[in-house]
Amino acid sequence: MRERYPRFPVFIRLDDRQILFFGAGSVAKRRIQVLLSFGAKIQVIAPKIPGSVEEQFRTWIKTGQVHYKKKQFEETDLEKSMFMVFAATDKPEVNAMIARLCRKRGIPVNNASDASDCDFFFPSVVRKEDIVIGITGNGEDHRKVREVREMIQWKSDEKEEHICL
Ligand SMILES: C[C@@]1(CC(=O)O)c2cc3[nH]c(cc4nc(cc5[nH]c(cc(n2)[C@H]1CCC(=O)O)[C@@](C)(CC(=O)O)[C@@H]5CCC(=O)O)C(CC(=O)O)=C4CCC(=O)O)c(CCC(=O)O)c3CC(=O)O
Ligand SMILES: NC(=O)C1=CN([C@@H]2O[C@H](COP(=O)(O)OP(=O)(O)OC[C@H]3O[C@@H](n4cnc5c(N)ncnc54)[C@H](O)[C@@H]3O)[C@@H](O)[C@H]2O)C=CC1
Repeated sequence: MRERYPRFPVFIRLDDRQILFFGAGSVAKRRIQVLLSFGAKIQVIAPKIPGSVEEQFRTWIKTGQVHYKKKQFEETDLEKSMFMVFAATDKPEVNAMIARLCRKRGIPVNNASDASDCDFFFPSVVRKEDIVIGITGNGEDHRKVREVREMIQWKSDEKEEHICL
């Protein structure tokens, strides 16, 4: 469904905030990588870490950057102390249930399999020294968002010597 208004960008502090992920797949990995670089504390709950991302997750777990619980989602996993929750399992019905139960508790939640079921969106991020750029679309063309990110990245790399984005 077409969104009525564009999304408003907000920039927030994540240092030492507790962020909980359900699912330890490629989407979770991509997002955790970004969130860690903003100082977030990450917890991950998933019964399995797929082979394609296992090495990265094992490193994060070993170095204490990610706290991992090997289990399926249960309602009791949701604590009010969570700053935000990412429902990123490969089961759309589980993601929808997580989103519903988070909302009931007032925890902001992102459902990776359904743009219309997100309290906030995960942007494409470009970082250059002290500048942070977040890019979003309207949920209809994720590739376009990625392409804009790549374009900005190339431009800023070209200007490496004089930062003037
Ligand atoms: C709405 C949003 C909600 C949210 O925050 O989760 C959402 C939703 C969905 N994405 C889906 C698919 C893909 N998403 C990507 C890529 C990215 N998606 C990202 C954000 C968002 N994705 C949120 C805002 C998007 C916006 O602003 O428009 C980025 C920016 C950030 C990130 O995820 O890291 C990242 C680019 C990062 C970068 O490269 O910079 C690719 C391409 C790829 O992986 O290369 C594909 C596969 C190809 C395709 O479908 O195009 C599906 C269908 C899933 C299915 O079919 O099951 C849904 C669900 C739905 O649309 O309902
Ligand atoms: N928003 C985005 O950018 C994109 C979203 N997607 C959506 O994201 C979701 C995840 O995709 P991938 O990371 O590629 O999946 P994946 O197959 O790589 O990983 C799925 C993860 O979910 C876990 N899981 C399954 N059932 C669970 C449960 N009951 N409780 C907790 N964890 C559970 C698995 O153990 C695994 O760790 C899919 O729903 C897909 O539609 C896919 C591509 C891009």
